Amino acid sequence: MSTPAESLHDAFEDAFAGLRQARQAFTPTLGMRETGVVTQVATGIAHVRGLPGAGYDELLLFPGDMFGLAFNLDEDEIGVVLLGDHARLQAGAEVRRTGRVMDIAVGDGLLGRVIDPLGRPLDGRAPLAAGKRLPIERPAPPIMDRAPVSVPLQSGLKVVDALIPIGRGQRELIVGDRQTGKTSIAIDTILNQRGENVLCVYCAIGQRAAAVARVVANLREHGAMEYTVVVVAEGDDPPGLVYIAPYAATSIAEHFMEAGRDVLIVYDDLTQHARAYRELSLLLRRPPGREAFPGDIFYIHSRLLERATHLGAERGHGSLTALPIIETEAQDISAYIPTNLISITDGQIYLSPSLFELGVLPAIDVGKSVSRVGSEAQRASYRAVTGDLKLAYAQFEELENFARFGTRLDEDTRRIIDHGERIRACLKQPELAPVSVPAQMAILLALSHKLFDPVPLAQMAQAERAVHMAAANIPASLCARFETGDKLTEADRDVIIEIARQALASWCSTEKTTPVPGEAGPAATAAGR
Ligand SMILES: Nc1ncnc2c1ncn2[C@@H]1O[C@H](COP(=O)(O)OP(=O)(O)OP(=O)(O)O)[C@@H](O)[C@H]1O
Repeated sequence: MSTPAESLHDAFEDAFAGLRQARQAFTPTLGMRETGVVTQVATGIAHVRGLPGAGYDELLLFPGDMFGLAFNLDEDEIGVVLLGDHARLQAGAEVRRTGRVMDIAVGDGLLGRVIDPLGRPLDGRAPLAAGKRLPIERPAPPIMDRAPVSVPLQSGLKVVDALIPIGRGQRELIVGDRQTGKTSIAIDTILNQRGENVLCVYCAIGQRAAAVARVVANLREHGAMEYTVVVVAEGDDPPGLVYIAPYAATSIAEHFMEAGRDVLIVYDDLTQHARAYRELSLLLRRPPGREAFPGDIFYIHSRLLERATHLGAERGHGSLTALPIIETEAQDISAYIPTNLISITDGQIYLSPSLFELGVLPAIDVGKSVSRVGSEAQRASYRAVTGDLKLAYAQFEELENFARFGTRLDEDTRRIIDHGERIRACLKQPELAPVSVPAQMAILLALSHKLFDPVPLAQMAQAERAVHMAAANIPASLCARFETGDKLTEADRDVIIEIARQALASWCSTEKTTPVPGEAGPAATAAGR
């Protein structure tokens, strides 16, 4: 039995052994922590002194886990864009360098989620699991890694797919005054990607919370959230968050593209983005240029949209199609931001307020819209039909104005106008109701064969509906050929035209025929005009 003195000695020995071990294992590492101090705070920005080593775009950490981006690197001061509420910050607060740039979580876990540009959930669900992260600012893929745009991206909108087709990897601008249906076109395109193996990212930039909630509800209701990520920076968020939102959303989309997937991204809208950047630049005392925008406003949008592309086979064949939205004022597409964006993108879909007022929805002005690369990717079956249609519609638009003055028109002109009016009526489409390729083909072929011409204008909606429904009778083998992009043979066209002819039988024959069951036939209404 040991004495108390011996027990004490043993206890000391044990304790010292532990200490000795810890001392041997200890390898001191010196970490540098550069700290500075906030000298001034304003809406969305702060000025910081004492961080001479900070780099451009470096993430700085403020008290309360608020981050900021080093933006203006002056000799003795840094202008910082705050990514949180400036009201929580005061002059004198400590700022730390992080040595890293802003990044965002990416991956399949984001599908179905609504997040802010910092990756924080806004849908009340669990925080995102830790995983792969990508910087929000990344260089665009080099030219040699890119492949031509060759695969169509169906929007489900007849007027777009037929006359302004979009290809996977294209950047197509949606431009128009406020409340002309810009968002609806983008949302319809997302809804149409269901079952098409295209993932979608919807980036709401500076929108009202109610508008974003409506979009998310529509996506959810139509089962589109399962393949969509929604990134939101609302109008009352700090301008810094609004500014980084499209870059963060693009990194999320790029991750999918680099994994070989086809991705569609919608920026709704870049006018708000430009305004947020102008606000930050003016507060940071950067020299203002045209319309008070800073000199690099073109660059901030071009470096964003250059990231959309179709990657070549060595890079996995993924694609990123961008639909940026721009709001114009009083239809002025020659304003600074719209012209910039028009020159950066590969075409534009122009929405006309006058068509919207006339109830021609979607209110797309075909004459002012163009798709510079998408027509290369358009399916052969469409191409065979839409050439005539474009021409007929352009002739109609030209002659329409004469007809308005009540000019007496010769028979040929009257026929062109009548046909054009029916094309316009057929291209109308309610929102949230994308039309499948076979139904589009049936309607377009019926149009180009002038099967709708005997239909009174007032009954065009029913007639179009009848052909739409009848498209279900197109044989499956023929529908499969639409997908493969094969050219339609004469026999194929005859099959479809016959189906459309039967659907329109009650209108195509004389006034005496019976109407389509459940619908007002020609006998019910006299001349539609
Ligand atoms: N094809 C359509 N059929 C019927 N209604 C439509 C159609 N397209 C848009 N609308 C309606 O027009 C209104 C404006 O649409 P939307 O919000 O898409 O326009 P916007 O130009 O994006 O508006 P904002 O300028 O507010 O962003 C909405 O009430 C929408 O329901």
